[in-house]
Amino acid sequence: MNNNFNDLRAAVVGIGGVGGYIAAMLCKHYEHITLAARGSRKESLSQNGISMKSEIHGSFTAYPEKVTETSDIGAQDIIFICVKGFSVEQVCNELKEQVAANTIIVPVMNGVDNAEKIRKAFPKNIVLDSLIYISAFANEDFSISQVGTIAPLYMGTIVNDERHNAAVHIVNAFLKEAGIDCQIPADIEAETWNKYILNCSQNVITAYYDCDTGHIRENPERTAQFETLMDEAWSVAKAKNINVTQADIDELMRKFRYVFPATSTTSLQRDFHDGKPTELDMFSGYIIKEADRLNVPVPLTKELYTQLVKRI
Ligand SMILES: NC(=O)C1=CN([C@@H]2O[C@H](COP(=O)(O)OP(=O)(O)OC[C@H]3O[C@@H](n4cnc5c(N)ncnc54)[C@H](OP(=O)(O)O)[C@@H]3O)[C@@H](O)[C@H]2O)C=CC1
Ligand SMILES: CC(C)(CO)C(=O)C(=O)O
Repeated sequence: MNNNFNDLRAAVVGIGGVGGYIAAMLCKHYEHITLAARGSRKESLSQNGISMKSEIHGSFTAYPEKVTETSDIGAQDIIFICVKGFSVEQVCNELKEQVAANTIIVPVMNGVDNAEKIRKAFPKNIVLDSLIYISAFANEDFSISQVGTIAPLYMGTIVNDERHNAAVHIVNAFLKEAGIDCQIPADIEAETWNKYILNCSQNVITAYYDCDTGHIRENPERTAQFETLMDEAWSVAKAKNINVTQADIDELMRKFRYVFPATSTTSLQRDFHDGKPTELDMFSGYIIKEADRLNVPVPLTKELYTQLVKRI
C-alpha cells in the first residue's frame, strides 16, 4: 500500500446517494478515482462528471479519472462498495477479477452482515466495517443531493490484527483528507448495530405507515410500536453478545423524539413508496432469521415484515 494519498487508486462502486457523496468528495480532492456505474448513469458521469449539492460542502462538479462498469475497474488500492444490500452478491461476482491481493474493501452501507458476505467472497483481502449517518440521494439527472448539517462515517474492523488496524487508519486519513467526516469508534460492531437497531425500527415503521418520522412521533400507538421494534432488534443484538447498552437505546429514543426533523423519511419508506426494490430482508428479514436461530421472540417485527412483504 502506497501511503502517498495522491498516488492512491480508489474506486467507488454504486453512485447513488451514499456512493455519490463519497465519490464527489474523493473526485474533488484526488486524481485517481474510478466510479463504477452502469447504463445511462455511467454515460452521464463520464461525460459530465459528478455534480453534488451538499448542505455541508456546497455545490460543485468534480471529475473522476475513469467511469466504467464494476467488472472493469482495474487494480485499486481501495474499493468502496455503496450499493443496496440486495446488490452485494452481484457486485462481488463482478469484482472477482478486479480485486488484487492488496486491495482494501470498504462497504459503506446499512445492515450488519454485508462486510461478512464480502469477506467470504474475498477471504484474503482486508474488508473493513463501516456505516454512515447521512441523508443523500441521486437525482433524475444523476447529480447527488446531500441534506443536513452532518454526515459522519464510522469505520473500524471487527478483525483485530495489525494489518486490519493499519488499514483502518490509512482509509480514515484518506477520507478525512478529502473532507469526509470519518471517525474511528471504540467498538465498530456495537456502532453498526446501534444504527441497525434504528433502521429495524424507524425504517420499518415509516415504511409500514408510509409516513415521515413526525407522523410516527405524534401518534402514541405508533411510537409504542417503534419502541417495541427497537427492543426486539436490541434483544437479538444482546443474544449475539453485541455490546449495545441501555444508554445507547435511550440515546436513539432521544434522537427519535427530539433530534430527527419531523419531515425526515427513511430509505425503506421511500423505496416502498416508489415501488423500488427494498432492503426489507436486510432489516427485518435478518432480525427474524437470527431471532429464530437464537430463540428470541420478535412478534411485532414478524407481523410488520409479513404485512410489508405482501406489498412487494
Ligand atoms: N441514501 C442514504 O441517505 C443512506 C443510505 N444508507 C445505506 O447505504 C447503502 C446505499 O444506499 P443508497 O446510496 O441510498 O442507494 P442507491 O439506491 O441510491 O444507490 C445504489 C447505487 O448502486 C448502483 N448499483 C447497484 N448494483 C450495481 C453494480 N453491480 N454496479 C454498479 N452500480 C451498481 C445502483 O445503480 P442502478 O441505478 O444502475 O441500479 C445505484 O446507483 C444502503 O445500504 C443504504 O441503506 C445509509 C445511510 C443513509
Ligand atoms: C436516515 C436513517 C438513519 C433512518 O433510519 C437511515 O439510515 C435510512 O434512511 O436508511
